[in-house]
Amino acid sequence: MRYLTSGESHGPQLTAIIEGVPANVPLSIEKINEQLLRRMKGHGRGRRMQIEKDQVQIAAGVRHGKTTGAPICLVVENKDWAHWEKIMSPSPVNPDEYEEKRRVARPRPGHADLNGALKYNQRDMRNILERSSARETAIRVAVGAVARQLLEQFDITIGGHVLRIGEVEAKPVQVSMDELIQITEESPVRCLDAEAGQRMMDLIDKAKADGDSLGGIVEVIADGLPIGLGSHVQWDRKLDGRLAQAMMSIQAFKGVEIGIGFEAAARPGSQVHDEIVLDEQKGYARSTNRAGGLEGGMTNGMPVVVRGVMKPIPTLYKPLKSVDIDTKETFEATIERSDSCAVPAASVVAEAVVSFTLADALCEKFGSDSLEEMKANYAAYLSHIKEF
Ligand SMILES: Cc1cc2nc3c(=O)[nH]c(=O)nc-3n(C[C@H](O)[C@H](O)[C@H](O)COP(=O)(O)O)c2cc1C
Ligand SMILES: C=C(O[C@@H]1CC(C(=O)O)=C[C@@H](OP(=O)(O)O)[C@H]1O)C(=O)O
Repeated sequence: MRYLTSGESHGPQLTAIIEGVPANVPLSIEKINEQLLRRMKGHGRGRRMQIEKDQVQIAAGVRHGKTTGAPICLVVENKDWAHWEKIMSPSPVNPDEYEEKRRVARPRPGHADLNGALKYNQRDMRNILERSSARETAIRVAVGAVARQLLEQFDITIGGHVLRIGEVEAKPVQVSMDELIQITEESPVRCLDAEAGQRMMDLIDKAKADGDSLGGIVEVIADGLPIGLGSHVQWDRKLDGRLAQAMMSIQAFKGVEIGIGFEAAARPGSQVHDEIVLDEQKGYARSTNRAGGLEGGMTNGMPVVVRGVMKPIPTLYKPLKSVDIDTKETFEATIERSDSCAVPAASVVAEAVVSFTLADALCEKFGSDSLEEMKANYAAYLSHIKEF
């Protein structure tokens, strides 16, 4: 499977085309919209989230509630477009009315503004920020929701939660996948530890009052995966690498860990590797899951556990120094609106990109022309593993 997205933050819409989704997968628009709604929630978001009401339209590839095997086209409209029609118009505008007044000439430290302006030769940095904006994650969550519905057919579930915001870290909590999903839905910061969750909210409020922003750490867990998705044989087929790339492609994500991740550097091998056991029900299994479900670039049948680090939001009310590209003078940035912390929303985006990457690996392994073909291949593979 592959997908592309297009669309600007304040343009009319975001669009995605997904290719390679098997035919005959039941696809519910409501389930896609549920995921879109999850992404819009979360303590710390700015005023834009009160304007948007993300809902998907399916423009191709689905008929009577099922995929046809054709490319799927998804659309999410930007409600804010109504306020930006002139500024974002694809047709030429009168330079006296627009150019000097509305040009963005002041790059924000931490955003794509300056690098993109230089690279694409754009003296109006709006042409960069519109596309670098994480508004694009709305359509990626829609794409992930399609992938998730394919994974559901194989009883694979995905959940995510927030482990850290700024200096506040959640205590480790042992819960089932169902509990994880339920508890995180009820928490405004998608945190399993209620006490830490409250402190996270207080910290976000303080950062907002100070004109500052916060980052954090999110964790995504995928349960129910068979052994052998991905491959050890070529660098670009290793599933751990593909998951890391997917996570790092989320705006503001700066690091990824799988399983115990960086902690592995501090431990001896005997406290890192997961012993192999033969379970009557499950077959080959592991007594621990420090590898986070991946060895040799392949799933090992244990839950896949991926964490990502999000840096604090770059657009700050508390100004950082930058240089005006017209006057060449130093200025301190002032802004109109921004999120103070988007880590809870980003955990939903992380679930989406992990869902897509895993669904892609599932299609590769089991053939992806139709769901029936995939299911037959999957069942045959499970018997092979049982007998092995
Ligand atoms: C869900 C989400 C919401 C975001 N909201 C904002 C925001 O309101 N203001 C902002 O400056 N950056 C925001 N960002 C981060 C920027 O989009 C990101 O830092 C920027 O595109 C530069 O890319 P980089 O941080 O990956 O280098 C958000 C990121 C995510 C994932
Ligand atoms: C619109 C979304 O996030 C936006 C991501 C973003 C950025 O710079 O990444 C900047 C803000 O946009 P605006 O300047 O219009 O308020 C966020 O609101 C969204 O998540 O749907």
